[in-house]
Amino acid sequence: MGADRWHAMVAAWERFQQGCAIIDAGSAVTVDYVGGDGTHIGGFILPGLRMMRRSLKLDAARIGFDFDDQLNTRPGNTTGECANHGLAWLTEGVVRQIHRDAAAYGIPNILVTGGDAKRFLGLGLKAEYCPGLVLDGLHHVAVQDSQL
Ligand SMILES: Nc1ncnc2c1ncn2[C@@H]1O[C@H](COP(=O)(O)OP(=O)(O)O)[C@@H](O)[C@H]1O
Ligand SMILES: CC(C)(COP(=O)(O)O)[C@@H](O)C(=O)NCCC(=O)O
Repeated sequence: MGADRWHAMVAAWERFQQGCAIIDAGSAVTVDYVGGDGTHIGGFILPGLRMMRRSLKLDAARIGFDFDDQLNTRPGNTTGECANHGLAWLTEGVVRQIHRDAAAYGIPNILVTGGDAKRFLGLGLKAEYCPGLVLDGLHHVAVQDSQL
């Protein structure tokens, strides 16, 4: 597991000592669930927004569009709208899945970090914005180690 995911979970657990969902919306998007007993339930790794946008532009034939960082999830009527709204629509779907899982696993706290955190919040994620979550976890582990 990536050290960023681990440190973010450490920080979340230190803060709440309760079940947590941690979303790191960075170059890749990671979603991790920690149960009420502090164990890692599991998680997901997804392509990040920039990655998906680049892939649509470079890997799909004849898709030319300028990225528009909007949160519109209505069906589009031009290539640009379809691609831009599609990326927002996909993210909104991920947000719904996270809320569904949090309810199913009895997770009361959702935290979000990373460069696209505000985009997830704008698309309905009910989470606490924690920009320094990975570094907070790293700091906690370093302090613990120094006390050994
Ligand atoms: N000014 C910016 N430069 C690069 N990425 C940005 C910027 N603003 C927002 N982003 C978004 O942030 C994401 C990268 O997040 P970040 O947390 O910095 O990545 P990493 O996980 O690699 O540390 C990109 O996918 C992109 O969509
Ligand atoms: C999945 C990641 C690339 C996400 O990193 P990021 O895009 O946030 O920089 C990183 O957590 C990583 O390298 N993980 C290793 C594989 C794993 O976590 O299972």
